[in-house]
Formats: sequence, C-alpha cells, structure tokens
Amino acid sequence: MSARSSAASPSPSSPPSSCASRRKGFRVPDAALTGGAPVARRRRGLVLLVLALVAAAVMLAAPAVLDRFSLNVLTRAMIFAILAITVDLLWGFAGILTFGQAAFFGVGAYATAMILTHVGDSAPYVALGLVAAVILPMVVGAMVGWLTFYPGSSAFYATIISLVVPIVVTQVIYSGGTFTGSSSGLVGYWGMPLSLEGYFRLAGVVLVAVAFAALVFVRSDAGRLLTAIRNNETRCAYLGINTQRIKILLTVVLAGVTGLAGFLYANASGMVAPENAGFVFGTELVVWTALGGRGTIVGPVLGAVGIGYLSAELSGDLPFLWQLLIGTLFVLVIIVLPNGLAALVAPLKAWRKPPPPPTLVALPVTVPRRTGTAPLLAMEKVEKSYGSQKVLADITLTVAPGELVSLVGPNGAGKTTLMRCMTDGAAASGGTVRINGTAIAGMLPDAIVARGIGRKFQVASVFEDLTVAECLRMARACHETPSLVAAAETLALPASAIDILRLTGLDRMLASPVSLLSHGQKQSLELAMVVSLEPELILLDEPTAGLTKTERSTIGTVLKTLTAERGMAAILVEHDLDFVREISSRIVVLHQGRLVVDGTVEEAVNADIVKRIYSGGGHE
Ligand SMILES: Nc1ncnc2c1ncn2[C@@H]1O[C@H](COP(=O)(O)OP(=O)(O)OP(=O)(O)O)[C@@H](O)[C@H]1O
Repeated sequence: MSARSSAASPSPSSPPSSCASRRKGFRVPDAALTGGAPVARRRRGLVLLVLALVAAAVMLAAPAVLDRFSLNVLTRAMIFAILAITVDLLWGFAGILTFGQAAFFGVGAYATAMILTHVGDSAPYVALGLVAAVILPMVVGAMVGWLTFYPGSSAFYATIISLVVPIVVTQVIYSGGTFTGSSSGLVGYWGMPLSLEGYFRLAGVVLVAVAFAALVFVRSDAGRLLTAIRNNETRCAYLGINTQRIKILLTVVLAGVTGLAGFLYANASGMVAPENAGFVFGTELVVWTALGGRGTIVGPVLGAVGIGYLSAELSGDLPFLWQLLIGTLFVLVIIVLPNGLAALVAPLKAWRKPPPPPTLVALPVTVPRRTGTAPLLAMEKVEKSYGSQKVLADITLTVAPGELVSLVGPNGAGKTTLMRCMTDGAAASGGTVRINGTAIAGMLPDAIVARGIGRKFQVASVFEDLTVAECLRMARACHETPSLVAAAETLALPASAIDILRLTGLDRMLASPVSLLSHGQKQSLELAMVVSLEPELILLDEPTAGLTKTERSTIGTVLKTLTAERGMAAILVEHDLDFVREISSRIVVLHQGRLVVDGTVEEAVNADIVKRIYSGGGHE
C-alpha cells in the first residue's frame, strides 16, 4: 500500500456493499475521514474570502468617486452580471447552453413590479415582492427543468426549450393588459427608499456575494460534479449519479438567483418592460459570458460590466457609430482572446499553487448485505433487435457471487449489446433481466447501478477535465454526498480500488489532470472508478484492450482477487483467449446473437462449436 494509504484494509472475506447498501447505512463510519483541513486548502479559502471582502469594500466606497451617469450604468451592469454568473454555471460548468435566464429574470422583475403596482406600496410589500421574485422563477424553473431534462433528452433539445421559454414569458406579458402593462411595461411604482448610491452599493455587494458563492461552489466536490456531467454524462449515470435530478435542481436554484436580480432591477430602475424577459436579452447574456470567458465566473462578470459600461458610454458620445464599434470589439476579442477576457487575468493563476491532492484512505470493513438467495444476475429469454435485425435471441444466463465469467465470441456476436441489456432497462426488446432478484425493465442506468452493478466501457470512459482524484471522488458520489462548499481533504476508497491505483502507479498521480494520462492509465483509472462503486457485479468490456503485458496481468490479478477473495462477481468481454483461460471460472460463448456454450474453461475450450468459430467455420 502507498505511503498515502492508511487505515486497515477490509477483511478479504467481506463481500462488498453497493450504493444502495451505503444509503441504507450499513457501513461503519471511519473517524479518520473527518480530520481537520490541511493548511494549504484553508489558506486558499481564506484568500478568496479576503478578496471578496476587499471587492465588497470597493463597492461600498466607489460612489464617492463616481459620477451619477457611471453609478446608474454600473448598477444596471452589475445586476446583469449576476445573471451572467448563472449563465456561466449552467453553460460554462454544466455544459447546458441556455438563453432562458432572461425569462426567469423577467418573472422576478415583473413579480416585484406587479406587487408594488397593484397590491401595495410599503415596506412589507417590498418584502413580499422579494419573496415572490425568488420563489416564482424557481417554480417556473422547476417546470422548465422537468420538461427539459427528462431521461434521454439531448443538449440541443435543452437549448431549444431555453429559447422558447423567454418567448412564452414575453407573450404572457404582452397579453397581460393593464395587469402587466402589456408592451409599455410597468413604471412609476413605489420601490425601496434607496438613493442612487444606495442601489449601487446594494447591487455591488449582492454581485460580490453571488460571485463568491459561485467560486466556492465550483471549487467544491459538488461543483466538480457539474464539470463531470459536462464531460461525460453517460459515465456519471453509470456511476449511479442521477444527472437529470442535478440539472433540474441547478436550474431551479439559479432561477431563484436570477429572480433576485430581477427584484433588484425592478427596484433600482423603477420600471420593467417585456424586453427584460425576451430572448434577445437572453442571447446578450450568452454573448457577455462567452466574451468574458465561460467556465471562469470572473469572466462573465467582466463581460457584463465591461460591455454594459462601454455600450452606455459610446451610445451617448457616438449615437450612430457605437454598435459598429462594439461589434468590431467583439470580433477582436474573439480573435485575440478566444477564451474571453478572463484570459487577461489568467497569468495571475500561475502564481497560485495547484490544490494539494487528497489523502487516500482505505474504507473500513463493510457489513455483508446480501439477504435473499436470488442470483446477482438472471437473464431469461432476452432478445434484442435493431429494426428488422435480430442481434440477440433467447439468452438465458445466471451469474452468482464469486464467479468470473468471460463472455467471448467473434466481432459482432452481440457481446456489448448483451452487456447493455444488463445495465439499461430500456435496452432489451424482450425477455427478463433481474439484478439481485429485481426486474430492471424500464429502469435507468443510475438506478440499476444503485442495485449493485458497475460497468466499465470498451473505450475508457473517464472525465477529461478532472484530476485522477476528482474522477475517483465522482465514483463515490452515490455513497457520500459531495460537499457544496469544499473539496474534501481525504479520499476514502475500497482497498481493492487502492490496490489498482497502487499497482498502476496512479496513486502517485492523484493531482494529475486526466487529459495527460496514457491510454492504459485511463483504462486502469476507469477500472478503479468502477471498483470504487463497490458493485456486487462488475461488467468489463475488453478491459485489457491496448494495455501492455504487465498492465494486463495487473488487471487479471485484481479481478481474481475481487471475485475469488472478496465475493464480487464479474463478467468480462475479452478477445484475448489466453487471458480468458488464465482468469475465468466460467466461459460463455456468444455466436450470431445466441448463447452457444456456457461451461467451465475446459468445456468451452474443447467445444466443437468454439473450435469451428475460432477457425472461421462457425457461420450457419
Ligand atoms: N445501435 C445500433 N444500431 C444498429 N445495429 C447495432 C447497434 N449496435 C450494435 N449493432 C449491431 O449489433 C450487432 C452486435 O454488435 P455488438 O457491438 O454487440 O457486438 P460485439 O460482439 O460486442 O462486437 P465487438 O467484439 O466487435 O465489439 C452488430 O451486428 C452491430 O452492427
């Protein structure tokens, strides 16, 4: 075990638990995981807090040196910068390109203006306006999120919905008559009794607070989950993470923040108009975010404030030329700074030390969970067709704990398709697949993974923008809820996952970006991630493809230990028959979509059909 690894390994005889068992609280908590924060991490958090306090102090002091025009323009620009941060979280971090934030902003602004116009105009109604401005966009956000992120929806579909929502909200405003002010909007209502300087300070402090919270969040383990979803949503689902739920939650929370900005705007400007909710404004937010530098939080703030201020200055001085100048500037920024204005402050990052990797900790012994006698996997008369092409027919197969089953067959025999049927409730066209006695028909991969299955794909499926440690952390997300405010200092993994890291040298590369790993290292990392799930049944599609002889034998040793000593079952798709012979306890041969042999290694190797298939004469 590496120098970083500590604590006792689980006893070899203890069967692993699954996501589900973890949720049911079977694991004994490990006191070693709740230690104090290392100095380096605490110092980074402190620096960010000090910067935020300095920025807030600047906001409070700035009105002393700014003229009324600048105060007015910057107040508006800072409110819009709050929106740009929400666009950045959705688009820059989670990969959801959205034009819909304007709609939530409009709902928040109109809720405030309508209450102050039609209901009452005193302090309690301002408070009511604030509550409505946050809650209503969240309700709309929940409906939009539910509509947008249903299982199987594409990113393109999400973007189209985000374009439609502002149009719908604008039409509702137009058809609201005197209630919404229709095309004229609402104006002249009573607002918070603040001076121009007061609104500037309020908008500035709220902007700093939102930016600080966003920066803390994106550096936390939960924030890294957004990057994981953007990188590889399928892998997230196969780590038991319900990505739809996370995206809906993110939409709802950010709709609330957007509504808060709408409340500030309705008070500070003293008017609301349909354009505030329109998709042109939604597009502007995306442009500011892109020009500022998406995925940086600071960039979109620079984009929104810089472009907002510059546009206001130029439109006064050069009424006929300003749009041409702004357009030219856009083009120049895109050419010179393709990563946005944030690239200007990127050199400052070079001074910052990268965060230290977490300390590896072996998880304590788990309590056995299996209660019933049902096999881990039971497939009965499973079939799969693509249109008129029947790819699998009449597959009946059971796998028990401790078995290491190799699934072999020529290219196109249906091996990968069969694995898909074991992990996706929508994959099979007929028959029954049961995991631990539960039929999985209609279940999504994340729910099936939670029942004790782990799947390693044929091509290494990891998260390119994360570090090795962060990838492993994602694999534990369904066991331990990631923190919203911090990156944990320890990384608790099952001993078998730590063994894989140690045998492949990845334990010394925890802080390395995954994009710098070799093909073999990515394969090993994915295997360690799947093992970290603590599945009862692990599915491996060609885990040794492209690996060196040493790496191959390492993986073979790990698989034998997992199955023979730790009670896990494994199904392995493999073309290397020597490897299969060496490690398997049972071999299943698939040929033209049918299961033609299911027996011991000797039985399979000596079967006539196998000799015929592998000598090229097996076609019927
Ligand atoms: N999405 C799809 N649409 C249509 N046909 C498909 C699809 N996926 C697989 N097939 C077909 O199903 C058959 C089985 O494919 P599958 O990938 O399961 O085979 P395999 O045994 O895993 O092959 P290999 O060893 O080359 O990976 C092939 O004829 C393939 O062309």
